[in-house]
Amino acid sequence: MRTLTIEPLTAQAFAPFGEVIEAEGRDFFMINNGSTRRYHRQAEVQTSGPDDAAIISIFRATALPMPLTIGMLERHPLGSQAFMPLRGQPFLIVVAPPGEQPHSSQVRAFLSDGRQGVNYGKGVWHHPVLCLAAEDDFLVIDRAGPGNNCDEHFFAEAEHWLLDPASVHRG
Ligand SMILES: NC(=O)N[C@@H](O)C(=O)O
Ligand code: NI
Repeated sequence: MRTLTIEPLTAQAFAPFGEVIEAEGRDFFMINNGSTRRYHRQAEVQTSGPDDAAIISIFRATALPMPLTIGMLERHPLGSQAFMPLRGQPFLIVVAPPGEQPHSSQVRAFLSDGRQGVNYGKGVWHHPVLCLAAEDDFLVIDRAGPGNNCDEHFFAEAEHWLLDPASVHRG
């Protein structure tokens, strides 16, 4: 089985899939009488209809056994979904470009340093949250409303990828 290359998470590399939410190296302006930096509007919450709401949740995730076989991806066709780590722990992101189905050849993996979050654009294929610590908390901002907002795609066995954190080159 092919092993996914795990790339460092950067705004540029992740651009086909959405935005990276981070303070490091980003523009800001001062607010609160100079006591606070505002790293303004790094992403937008995408919804689809007048009855939709942008909601804020906490996901408490537990680690899946690694190395992990990536046999499926999901997408949210009606809205974006953002994950911001709350404990400063690195986590993994596996994505593929939006489209009717994900193409195995286009699956990519990224490693957040734990201070970076991601916002998956509407319809972007992604694996459910993948924490590396035994347990991790994420602030999740996504869309609630009528209709089905979660499509799953299961790859044929020959199209499976192996996700192995040990394969990350620690520079
Ligand atoms: N199902 C759910 O809310 N979680 C997934 O969308 C996910 O990306 O983790
Ligand atoms: Ni999701």
